[in-house]
Amino acid sequence: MIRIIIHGCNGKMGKVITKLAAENPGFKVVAGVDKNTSPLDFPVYSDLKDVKEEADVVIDFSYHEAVPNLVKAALQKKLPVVIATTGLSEEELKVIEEASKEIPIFKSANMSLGVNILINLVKEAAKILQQDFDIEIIEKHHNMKKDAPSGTALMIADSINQVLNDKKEYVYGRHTKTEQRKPSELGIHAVRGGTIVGEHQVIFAGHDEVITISHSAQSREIFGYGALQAAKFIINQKPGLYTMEDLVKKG
Ligand SMILES: NC(=O)C1=CN([C@@H]2O[C@H](COP(=O)(O)OP(=O)(O)OC[C@H]3O[C@@H](n4cnc5c(N)ncnc54)[C@H](O)[C@@H]3O)[C@@H](O)[C@H]2O)C=CC1
Ligand SMILES: O=C(O)C1=N[C@H](C(=O)O)C[C@H](O)C1
Repeated sequence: MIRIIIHGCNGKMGKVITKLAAENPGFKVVAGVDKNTSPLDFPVYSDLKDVKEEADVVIDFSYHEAVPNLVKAALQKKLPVVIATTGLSEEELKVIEEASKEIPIFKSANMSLGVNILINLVKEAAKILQQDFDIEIIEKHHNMKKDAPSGTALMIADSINQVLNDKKEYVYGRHTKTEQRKPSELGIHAVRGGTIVGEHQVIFAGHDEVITISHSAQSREIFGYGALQAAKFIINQKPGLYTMEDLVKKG
């Protein structure tokens, strides 16, 4: 049985992980960490360093500013970590990279299998359509989301740039622009409203034709399920920084 500490246990995703783990005998939540220490069915702490329970892995769905402290405490405890939190700054990403030299860390801005398949399709399309088609990404999320654009939108943009040798320059919205779109641009647009779980559209717009590749999350459970699979994967890895691609490759 895999013993889990949930970082961000009182949040929307923390509660999804709690429910999925309770339904699956292969997992047990032994403790939680959150700045909101409202009681749950397991002990809740305000800092990972204070957790007394033995665990195999930490799953993090919290807030970007909380991640460096989490990673430093995981390093002290030699605990593998699954990081799902988005909106991480360059500095916060560096802390993760450094720590991954000593502990295994799995990081993905989207834990669903579907988005990772979308990324493969988008890479293929970008290679074929790069000459004549403009690429734009539109993401839509619920009105509680704090970061914009979504981590997934940025991950999709980075994967496009990976196959196009960093040719694309990201343009976030166009409301202040008074000039024509350059072919080198990759537009990224964020919509926020209601309870939208998470939608990502990648538009390839050419002359008189548009190809759209899209993913629509219909529940938060798809992210929770992926995070549990990532936890199962990461506990058996050597120190390093792992992504969904590594998990999918492993089968
Ligand atoms: N990679 C993925 O597949 C997914 C990633 N996310 C990301 O996960 C994060 C959390 O999402 P939600 O659960 O929807 O948010 P939420 O706001 O419902 O929950 C966040 C929790 O983290 C806690 N928290 C905030 N600051 C903290 C700190 N300094 N120390 C400890 N706990 C702290 C909050 O009290 C809250 O309980 C966001 O960054 C979101 O974008 C969300 C869904 C899927
Ligand atoms: O905050 C969310 O809800 C989500 N965040 C992730 C992101 O920023 O890409 C993933 C998912 O779309 C839900």
